[in-house]
Formats: sequence, C-alpha cells, structure tokens
Amino acid sequence: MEAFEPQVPPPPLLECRDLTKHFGATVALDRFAAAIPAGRVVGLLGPNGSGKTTLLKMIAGVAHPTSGSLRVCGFEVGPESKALVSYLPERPYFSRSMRVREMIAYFADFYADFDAALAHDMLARLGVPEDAPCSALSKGTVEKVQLTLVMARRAPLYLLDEPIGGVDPAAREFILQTVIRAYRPQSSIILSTHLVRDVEAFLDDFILLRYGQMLLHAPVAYVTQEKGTTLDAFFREEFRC
Ligand SMILES: Nc1ncnc2c1ncn2[C@@H]1O[C@H](COP(=O)(O)OP(=O)(O)OP(=O)(O)O)[C@@H](O)[C@H]1O
Repeated sequence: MEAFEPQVPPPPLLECRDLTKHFGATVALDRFAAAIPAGRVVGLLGPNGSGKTTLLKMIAGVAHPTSGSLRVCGFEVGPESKALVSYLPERPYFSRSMRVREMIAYFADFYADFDAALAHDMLARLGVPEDAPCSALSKGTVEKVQLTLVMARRAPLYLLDEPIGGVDPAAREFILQTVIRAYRPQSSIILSTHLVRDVEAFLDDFILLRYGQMLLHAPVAYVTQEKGTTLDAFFREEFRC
C-alpha cells in the first residue's frame, strides 16, 4: 500500500498582513494585506502619495512597518528575506564615478545570485556602452543600467519602483520585453508605475492603492474580460480628478 503523503503547499513568495505605516499623522499605508504567489508580474498602481513606494520599501526591508507583518518566502524581514529580494529604488543609488562595467563587477562581487553574463547581454541589447562612466550617461540610460543590474540577479522577488519613468516611449516596450521578461517563471515581480498603458500587456495582476488603502487586487483579465476595457482606461476612470 502506498503511503499517503499530504502535500504542503509552499508559502507564498510574499505575504503581507495588516501592514501599516504612519509618518506622524500621515497614514502612508493602512492595513495592507496580500499574498503573491510565484510566477506573477504585478503592477502596483495608484495616484501620487497613495503608498506605493512605502510598501515597496517595507518589503525590501529599508523602511519598517508601524504595525502588521510581512514575510518573503516565509521569512520575516531580515537578512534571509533581503537576500531573496532584488529591489530597484525610485531614486538612482549607484556611484556616478564608476563605469558601467565596474558596476557589473561590483554587483557580481556583492550578490551571490548575480548573473554577470546575463547583465552584459541585456546591456548589449539595450545599446548601453559599458566603458562609459555613469556620470556621462543620460537619465534614461542610467535607468536601463539600474534595471539591468536588478534584473540580472536570480532572485525570487523583484521590486521595481517606477522602472521606466525616464526612458523614452519608443524604448519602453523594448526594455520591458528585454529586461522584465528575463525573469524566471518561479520568480515574481512587483512594479510600481504611472505608465499603465505601457506596462499593462506585461502584467498578470494589479493592485490599486488610494490614500494608503488597497482598493483592488485582481488579475488584469478581470478588467479586460469582465469589464471589457483596458487597465489604463479603468485606472483613469477610477482616479478621475
Ligand atoms: N519619509 C517620509 N516622511 C513623511 N511622510 C512620508 C515619507 N515618505 C512618504 N511619506 C508620505 O506617505 C504617503 C505615501 O507616500 P509614497 O511615497 O509611498 O507614495 P507613492 O504612491 O509612492 O507616491 P508617488 O506616486 O508620488 O511616488 C504620502 O502622503 C507621503 O507624503
């Protein structure tokens, strides 16, 4: 007789429970709760000041919740969870005095999961000169480099805060195809953006935030199939000023 072994499902890649962040009297995030499984590209959408950056910072472990909890692959925020998260912050963070090639070497040294060959390949596809000092690069090219460095890590969870805001519209789709789709199917990506029209074809799910509260967490198909509209049109209608 075969022994019956109950299958214990793996923990979600990300689980947030009642996650709350106050800055003085400002409630930046209010009891945010969500579970994100592996293999999803999730758009984090909402007007200015709705809490997107605050949420990503707490998941990355660079800001601390006022209350509530979160786990990445079952780990509370700490060294284990940070090693599993590849985070692109909203502001440029790398040394402007280094050359692109040196940045790649630096990341390869620092992160055990960094795939330098993949980074070189992505930069070549994106037309970024590796010998250029970062200080000589345009804002859009700096974004391409940062996004490449973050996506060339083999991490389970990628957090991208406004990844393509400074890139020209013609290049956005190419970048999303080249860089975002380079991730592995067992990973997930959460990306915050105002460029809903540009990213919606790449998203599986979306989360809508307003005034720090989650309005909706749903598959994009909920909007395109059940509502018969685009995510961009849905977003504009929802947040009409
Ligand atoms: N360090 C801080 N000190 C005080 N208030 C803050 C701080 N960081 C964020 N806030 C406030 O928290 C709220 C959420 O800000 P957050 O940056 O998370 O929003 P966002 O959705 O990312 O905005 P945007 O789309 O403009 O980038 C805002 O009211 C903001 O002013």
